[in-house]
Amino acid sequence: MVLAELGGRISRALQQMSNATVIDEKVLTECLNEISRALFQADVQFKMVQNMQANIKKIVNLEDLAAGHNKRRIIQQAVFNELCNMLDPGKTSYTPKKGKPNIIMFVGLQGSGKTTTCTKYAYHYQKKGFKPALICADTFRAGAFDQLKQNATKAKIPFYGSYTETDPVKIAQEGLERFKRENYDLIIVDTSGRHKQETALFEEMRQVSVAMNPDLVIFVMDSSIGQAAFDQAQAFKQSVSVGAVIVTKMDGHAKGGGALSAVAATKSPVIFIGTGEHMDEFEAFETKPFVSRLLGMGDWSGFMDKIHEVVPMEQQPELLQKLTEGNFTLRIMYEQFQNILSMGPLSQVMSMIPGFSAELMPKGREKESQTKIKKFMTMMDSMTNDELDSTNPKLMSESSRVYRVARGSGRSTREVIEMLDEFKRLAKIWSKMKGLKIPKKGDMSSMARNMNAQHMSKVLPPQMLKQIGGVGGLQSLMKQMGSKDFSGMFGDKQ
Ligand SMILES: Nc1nc2c(ncn2[C@@H]2O[C@H](COP(=O)(O)OP(=O)(O)OP(=O)(O)O)[C@@H](O)[C@H]2O)c(=O)[nH]1
Repeated sequence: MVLAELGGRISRALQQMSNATVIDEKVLTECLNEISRALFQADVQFKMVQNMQANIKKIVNLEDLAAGHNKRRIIQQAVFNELCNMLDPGKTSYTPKKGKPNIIMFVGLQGSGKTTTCTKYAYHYQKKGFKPALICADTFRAGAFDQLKQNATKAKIPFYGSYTETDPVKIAQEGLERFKRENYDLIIVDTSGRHKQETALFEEMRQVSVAMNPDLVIFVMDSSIGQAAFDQAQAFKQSVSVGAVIVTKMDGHAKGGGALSAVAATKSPVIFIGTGEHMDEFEAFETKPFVSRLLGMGDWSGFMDKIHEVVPMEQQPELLQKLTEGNFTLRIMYEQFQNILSMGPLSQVMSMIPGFSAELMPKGREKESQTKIKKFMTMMDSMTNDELDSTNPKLMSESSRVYRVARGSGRSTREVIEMLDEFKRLAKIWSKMKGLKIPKKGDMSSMARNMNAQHMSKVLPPQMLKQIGGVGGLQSLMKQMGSKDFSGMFGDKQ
């Protein structure tokens, strides 16, 4: 089961519970059983699921809840918190610091995506101003050095390795000395991938670790390994001191529950997830936004970050100004489509918008969605400036205009109407953002912080709002989550 399906099943179970007239023990048990089944099928370890169920039951003591309490909200919050707890080992990972050589060692099973991830990690920090360098200490797999070399060259990152030397410890030491001498501040060592049973290779990994004395050992895990995740992660943890986990191939048909098990086995946080083969298909992992997205609740701060990442700096204030004035025009939609196309994986972006779970835009259908967006843009290319900039929703309902745009773009009038319907739908969503304070540059999550319960209640899908207990429920949910606003719920990056 892919993660989006897991999220969808949990949300549906909560929804079903919300539809019941009275929430009694039986309704709660049914809801929790369905959530547990979904987690099992997503390969979360049996014991963890059991613990989660017991914890929720402990928190949600129906008898103790007086009639006035909003049980739905309390249960939903308990599920949200428990999912976060499963992913949160209670400690943070080492993060590279400027002004000193940071030594990072990657370990993981063969084929887990370790070599690819080393480069992604280096590339990520290179964009943040670090000077990364890669060492290939994988002397086990023929071709490993070539692969690293190829990836590193593409990302313009220096590398070190050998075709002839067979001792990985020696290579690691030589590479380390050289890159320290040359003042690189992020030195990353890729080790051989291994099978779980190979004690000799585990010993080799331990020796590399002793020689390198890394600041951080990252365990790389393929998200599709399922129930085996816990044991595998533990085997690595026993040989070297794993301090963080990166879960790869989250884009495939992964039973992402393995990630939860790996956190439990290594007692280390997931720091990034790999979402594709390309260099930039790599996301920093944060628990609360992840769980929010999993449950189709969106991740506003992540979405705003994405906007800041892809919308040209000079256009940002203008775009946000227009949006917060509630003046959504076809030109803004056109520009947004342009931005979305350059944002990278659509499903990733869409899942950050409240109400659009990743389920709505499955990975396999991205091409289709992109084609549609491009088709819409071609139609808009046949519009006049007046039409694009109009804030009068009635203007484009004139049939002569629809006909002209259809003829100009070589599309049918039905398709033009479909595009205009999409515009109306988006205009309606964005009109609800009217009056929001605009974030300053560098204060990415302030937009989310400025969202009060009133704003959010307009943006959330009605059934979810009902589930939470209306605006009042939303307000107290925010308060209970230790935040005066919504950003606490969706993860505050500051
Ligand atoms: N779809 C997808 N593929 C990935 C991702 N990360 C890695 N891969 C692919 O997974 C395959 C294995 O990746 P490698 O980086 O060679 O794996 P490795 O763990 O270094 O392998 P060994 O050197 O044998 O230990 C390659 O084809 C990668 O392109 C990801 O996040 N998503």
